[in-house]
Amino acid sequence: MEPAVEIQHLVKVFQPQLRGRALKAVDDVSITIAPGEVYGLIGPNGSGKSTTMKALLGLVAPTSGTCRIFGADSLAVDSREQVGFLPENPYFYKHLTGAETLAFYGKLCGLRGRALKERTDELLELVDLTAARDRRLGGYSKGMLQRIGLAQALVQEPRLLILDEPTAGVDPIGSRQIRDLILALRERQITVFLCSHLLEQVQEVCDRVGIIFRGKMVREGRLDELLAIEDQTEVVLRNAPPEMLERIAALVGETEGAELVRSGRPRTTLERLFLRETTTRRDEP
Ligand SMILES: Nc1ncnc2c1ncn2[C@@H]1O[C@H](COP(=O)(O)OP(=O)(O)OP(=O)(O)O)[C@@H](O)[C@H]1O
Repeated sequence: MEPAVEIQHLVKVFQPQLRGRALKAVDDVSITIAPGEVYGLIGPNGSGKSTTMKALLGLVAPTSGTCRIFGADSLAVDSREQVGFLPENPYFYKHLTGAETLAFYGKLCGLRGRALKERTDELLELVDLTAARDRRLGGYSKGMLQRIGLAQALVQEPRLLILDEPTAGVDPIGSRQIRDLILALRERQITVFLCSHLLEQVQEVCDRVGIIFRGKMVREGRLDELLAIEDQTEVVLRNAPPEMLERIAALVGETEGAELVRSGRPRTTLERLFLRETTTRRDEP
């Protein structure tokens, strides 16, 4: 099967303006994403994530290497026909309403009449903005703007969605809505290539991740494999009396080479705790 994304040995050097040194923003990065996969590119600020995505979109010309989308070279205009893109800082016309914004982008993609109306309604529903469809974007929150941005990226029913920091500046509840949306897109077999430095979110939606640092890919693989600690085994018990824990500790002590690394109550992440506390409070009268 043809990969959805195939980046091979991508190098991007930005030449200095006036004086200064050339900057190698991307240094020999290769990424292959299968159709239907959700791939996350993570890395600190300035590590080359956006530049990699822009090269894939044909918005930045590679210094060397190639980028392909469903087999078509990214520098060819038709490679973008099947791609939706949410940039890091999307710009919208603040005086348009949510519905008008989607209708505007739908028209740019050639939709008209009933098809345009149906697509607009469907997307507003998908991103949970039907109730806010007639409000101007100037009054939307950051989370709502990101969701309308996602809807915009989906207007032409792309097979590949590229999301540059989809939850930047969005609170945990808004982030969860975006995360759920990405999971819904995965159900529909849409390939998603996203970049972020919010590791929790990447962990929850991605099948595979790449870690990029100073322009180089330093680790890549399936999330479950990357996160597994090879020489450790986790056992989670419910209602274990203290004597049982003592017996387990004694058994471990009798086994040569084995070591009890930690026991105690498992911890939730701060993000999960925040969501649990705030969502239950929200439902309260
Ligand atoms: N058009 C450009 N001209 C010159 N340098 C650039 C240009 N675009 C990006 N850079 C530089 O390339 C490096 C990588 O930038 P890039 O935006 O790809 O990183 P990033 O990982 O997406 O960062 P962030 O998480 O902050 O968005 C940075 O040092 C940046 O300053």
